[in-house]
Amino acid sequence: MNKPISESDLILNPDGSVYHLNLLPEDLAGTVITVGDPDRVASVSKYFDRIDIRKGKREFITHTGFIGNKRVSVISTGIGTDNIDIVLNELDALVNIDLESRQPKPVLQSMDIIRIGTSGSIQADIPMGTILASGYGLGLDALMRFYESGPELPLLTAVKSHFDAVPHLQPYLFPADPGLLQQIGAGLATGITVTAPGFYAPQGRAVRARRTIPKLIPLLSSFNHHGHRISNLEMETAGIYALAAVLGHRALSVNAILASRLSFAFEKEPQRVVDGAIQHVLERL
Ligand SMILES: O=P(O)(O)O[C@H]1O[C@H](CO)[C@@H](O)[C@H]1O
Ligand SMILES: O=c1cc[nH]c(=O)[nH]1
Repeated sequence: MNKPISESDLILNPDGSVYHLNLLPEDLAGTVITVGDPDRVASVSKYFDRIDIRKGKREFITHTGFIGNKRVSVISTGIGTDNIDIVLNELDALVNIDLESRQPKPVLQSMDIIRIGTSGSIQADIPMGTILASGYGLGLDALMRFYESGPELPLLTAVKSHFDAVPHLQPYLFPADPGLLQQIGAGLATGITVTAPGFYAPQGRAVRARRTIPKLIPLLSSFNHHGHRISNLEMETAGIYALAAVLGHRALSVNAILASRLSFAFEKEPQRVVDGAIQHVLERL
């Protein structure tokens, strides 16, 4: 037997639940929908035929129930890849670590993790109201400097060379799960989704603070490598794709496009667009 995973590496609450998510293994379904906004959990679970579990702590609210015969969990992650680090590691611990012996299970399980989030478009032919499935997540944040992962994809090499003039951008890139992209993303717009480490200057927004990369949006939108374009900006997708790949899970990110960064506009009926994305995903599960 290997040394057990220590109490400070994997913290459990007094009832045996994982530290931040406050969940026990039996609380979680094999299909997990993630949303950023805790209020969006109920907007998803209202379509369940039955809700058996309602738990939460901090921004991490979970509802688990059934759609027909399929058991589904919906969990809020809050904003950003620092939260994705917590959510993906604790979800994985719930299915792949025996929490009593603190040993990885001999046979590992793969979960389906589907993000339903909001996003801003950087392409003229992807208007507000579009539902977009991320073919790739391109992370501008630092999360993957702390995990070992596989060899660099040629598409990432092309992105790095496009970013040559801005050496402090050190991106990472991971693909959607091809099976989920086919099952849920078929017929949707698609593209490379940039995951930014912030909402304002890290997504090219100008309010009052001065930006180091004023031309961030044109830099991103002008990338084209054999037809692969950067389509939209948000704050979780690349972290989800990367940690799902590292931990052996399948992931897809579905984006409700609410902002047009080219026409400087924001969707007038955001809830209608988000609800369209929710219904699209649930119908194809
Ligand atoms: O609507 P959610 O799922 O939170 O997603 C997007 O919206 C938040 C920023 O407003 C970020 O989390 C971004 O990824
Ligand atoms: O532009 C946008 C819209 C929603 N969420 C983001 O992160 N960016």
